[in-house]
Amino acid sequence: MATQLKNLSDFSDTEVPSAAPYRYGIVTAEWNTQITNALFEGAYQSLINHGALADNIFPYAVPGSYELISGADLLLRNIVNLDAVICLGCVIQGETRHFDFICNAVANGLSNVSIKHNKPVIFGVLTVDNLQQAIDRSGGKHGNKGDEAAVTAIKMADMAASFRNLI
Ligand SMILES: Nc1c(NC[C@H](O)[C@H](O)[C@H](O)CO)[nH]c(=O)[nH]c1=O
Ligand SMILES: CC(=O)[C@@H](O)COP(=O)(O)O
Repeated sequence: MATQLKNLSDFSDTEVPSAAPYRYGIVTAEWNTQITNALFEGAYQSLINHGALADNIFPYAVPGSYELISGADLLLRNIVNLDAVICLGCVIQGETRHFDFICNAVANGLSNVSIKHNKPVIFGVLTVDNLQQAIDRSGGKHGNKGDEAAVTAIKMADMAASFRNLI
């Protein structure tokens, strides 16, 4: 469903588990910091609102969205017992094909990190044509993708825990 047809911060049609039992990394890119700060605030507050403990949230910043890949890997290698890593960025189309290479690399790279560590790595990266589209999706008329990323992290952490409880 296209974002234009849904609100990224509306979870009234789904049940969100408690965030309290889990530990979360948040990696935020510093490119387009006006946008990524809003994404971070949305993600952080959404975790807290769903019961996460502040001491269980580990935020880090990286230079750009491409560095989200190594940033997520560093967190999973160095912070014990993380249940999910939320990766936040904003890639805006410029004059060249650099946008395509960054977006594809980040999407593929983060999925590889998730598989490598067997942990949920959440793709909270805006890939937009212009600044207005980014504003609309970081607390504007289409909600906040940071909220969506946080809820996704909670759900995936809870799903992983349900399988651990089967053992
Ligand atoms: N143009 C954008 C970038 N570019 C920078 C890259 O992410 C990376 O930091 C650089 O290529 C060095 O490795 N990053 C964004 O997050 N958003 C952009 O719009
Ligand atoms: C996604 C980018 O790296 C892009 O914003 C850089 O802009 P340009 O393609 O004009 O160099």
